[in-house]
Amino acid sequence: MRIALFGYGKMGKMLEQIAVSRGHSIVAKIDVGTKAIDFNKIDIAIDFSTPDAAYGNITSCFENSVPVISGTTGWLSKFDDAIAQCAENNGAFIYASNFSLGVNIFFELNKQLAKMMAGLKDYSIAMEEIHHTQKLDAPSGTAITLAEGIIENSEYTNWKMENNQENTIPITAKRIGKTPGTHTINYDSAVDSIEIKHTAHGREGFALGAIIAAEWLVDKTGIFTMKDVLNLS
Ligand SMILES: NC(=O)C1=CN([C@@H]2O[C@H](COP(=O)(O)OP(=O)(O)OC[C@H]3O[C@@H](n4cnc5c(N)ncnc54)[C@H](O)[C@@H]3O)[C@@H](O)[C@H]2O)C=CC1
Ligand SMILES: O=C(O)C1=N[C@H](C(=O)O)C[C@H](O)C1
Repeated sequence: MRIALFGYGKMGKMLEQIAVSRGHSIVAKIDVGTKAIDFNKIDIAIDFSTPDAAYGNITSCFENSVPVISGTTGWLSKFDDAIAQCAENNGAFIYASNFSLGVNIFFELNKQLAKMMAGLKDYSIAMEEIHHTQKLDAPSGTAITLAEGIIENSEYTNWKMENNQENTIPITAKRIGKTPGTHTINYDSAVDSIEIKHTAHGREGFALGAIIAAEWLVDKTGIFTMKDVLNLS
């Protein structure tokens, strides 16, 4: 595949390594200051840029009939609009707050646990995410997806940073050193606690998942998720 990277930062560089190791070519590295983009030579675009840049990057690809893998977090207020533009242009799109296989399994585990804990009033829930100090958004996109998974499967109706409101999942975001991404969900009672945790050891898993998603999407039309790519039930 001829891949264009939108955003050539920490993830852009990791995506390049993994893509080349799987026989793909990087035909464009688009970052701040890029003047012109030749969309004709691009088979698929992968956007890991910034919350402010993602929407414009993604929709410019739809307008030029280029399929998009979107990993950038923190731009979801414009997500529905991007989806509508994809459909209007008969495009192809996958967004995931986290592309790693491990986290996508963790998403399903989280939903199952939420179902089992639903209605057990003795337990109170708390979520914590830890990332590196350069991260621009909080809470992480992954934490938001985890919270949505709990809300779909329990009496919780909302999430909020640092709060004690009823039926609301409290999320704590910590920024520590170079931490690639750690997410913990804890159910605590007076007698015990149950905790599930995913720890990324680096960025390879995110990048590999995004390249696998690109290989899967490149010849398709429509809007998909990592559940489709990984065939997770
Ligand atoms: N979905 C997932 O699996 C993962 C998502 N992420 C998300 O990906 C995004 C990028 O993460 P990192 O690479 O760690 O950040 P980074 O800060 O290292 O890289 C972002 C790059 O985007 C560039 N950029 C700024 N404006 C741009 C524009 N208009 N067009 C193209 N590029 C532009 C910046 O100059 C920078 O080089 C973040 O939103 C992060 O949360 C990160 C890891 C995994
Ligand atoms: O910014 C990061 O680094 C990460 N961002 C994603 C998120 O916001 O969930 C995914 C991963 O945790 C790394």
